[in-house]
Amino acid sequence: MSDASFSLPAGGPHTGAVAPMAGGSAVADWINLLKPRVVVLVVFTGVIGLMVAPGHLNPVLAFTAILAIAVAAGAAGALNMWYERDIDALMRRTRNRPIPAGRIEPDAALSYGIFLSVASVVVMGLATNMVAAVALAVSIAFYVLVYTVWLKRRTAQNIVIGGAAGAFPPVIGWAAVTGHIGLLPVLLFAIVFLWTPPHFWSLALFAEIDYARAGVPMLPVVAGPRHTRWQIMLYTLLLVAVSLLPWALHVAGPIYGAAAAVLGAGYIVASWRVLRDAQDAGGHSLTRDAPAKAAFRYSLLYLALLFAAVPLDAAFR
Ligand code: HEM
Ligand SMILES: CC(C)=CCC/C(C)=C/CC/C(C)=C/COP(=O)(O)OP(=O)(O)O
Repeated sequence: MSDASFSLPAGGPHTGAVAPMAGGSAVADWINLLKPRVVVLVVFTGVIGLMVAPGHLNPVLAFTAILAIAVAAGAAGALNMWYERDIDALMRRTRNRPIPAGRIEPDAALSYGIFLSVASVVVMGLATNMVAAVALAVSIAFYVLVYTVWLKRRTAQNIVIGGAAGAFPPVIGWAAVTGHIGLLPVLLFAIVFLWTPPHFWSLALFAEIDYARAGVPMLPVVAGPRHTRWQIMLYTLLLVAVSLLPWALHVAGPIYGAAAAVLGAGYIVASWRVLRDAQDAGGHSLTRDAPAKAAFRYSLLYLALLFAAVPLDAAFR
């Protein structure tokens, strides 16, 4: 059964924005191969890194750098979908993705992903500097090789370690302007890194993240919902503590500190409700486990608002 109030797109995670046309390789399919919805938030964190970096980058070059991050994140998503076409075909949520549904040939998707990956790194290098280009290449490699190829099918810690891929954009944005890496972008990296497990595991508690069927050892599949709830709480507490560090270490001011405290308190409440909730959707129902659903939604709002607070705070310092 599907829950109308939160429907995971049949095209799979991060892909539901554009409906593919019936038959043929519609443009929508090529866009959906880039997991466009996740790219929006990923790019937003990159934009923040770029905005708060000391120094100046020509607006055209700044725009080019942001575009390169977006294309790189999308290309990594396409390579992920190429590699995972076997397990995507086994899961209801992902079986209508362009490759398992037969609308895009695997080889074409592979070429597309490689071309866009290389192009994004080269463009980043030409528009900004080597540090940003290398960091971009590392983030693509991390998502595709470390997370997708190496860890995802082997360990329940897959998203904890592999989640680092999605934490690079603020560092890349900062490096695009400065040519180096500083304390603030490292802290922003740590925030996204610690945010990823509660973000994903809360979703896994209520949505049809049918990794069991595909034999993928995600934590709720391997360790069960109860253990997953505790892990969500643990990572939320770590996340909130680390989110206060930019303020505590004086690389961000009181506006950021207040935002981190308020948003963090909200996240602890959301995760506390998840912990107390006795409902176990077992990964097969979209209709139960309201606290986990609320926590997932809150995770997206939390990250967006916390990152928005960084330049807001800088503007008033
Ligand atoms: C290993 C890391 C991650 C995993 C396994 C993961 C997994 C998922 C899954 C399965 C969904 C389901 C909803 C959908 O199908 O669209 C989702 C949604 C989402 N994720 Fe992640 N995610 C990860 C990291 C990230 C990162 C780093 C970001 C951004 C900074 C992000 C942003 C989002 C957004 C914006 C949505 C909602 C998409 C929509 O509205 O369709 N995720 N994630
Ligand atoms: C700049 C750059 C290269 C950033 C990378 C950003 C990025 C796409 C991060 C990872 C997000 C992620 C692992 C999502 C889905 O997991 P999944 O692929 O396991 O989900 P699935 O089961 O739906 O395929």
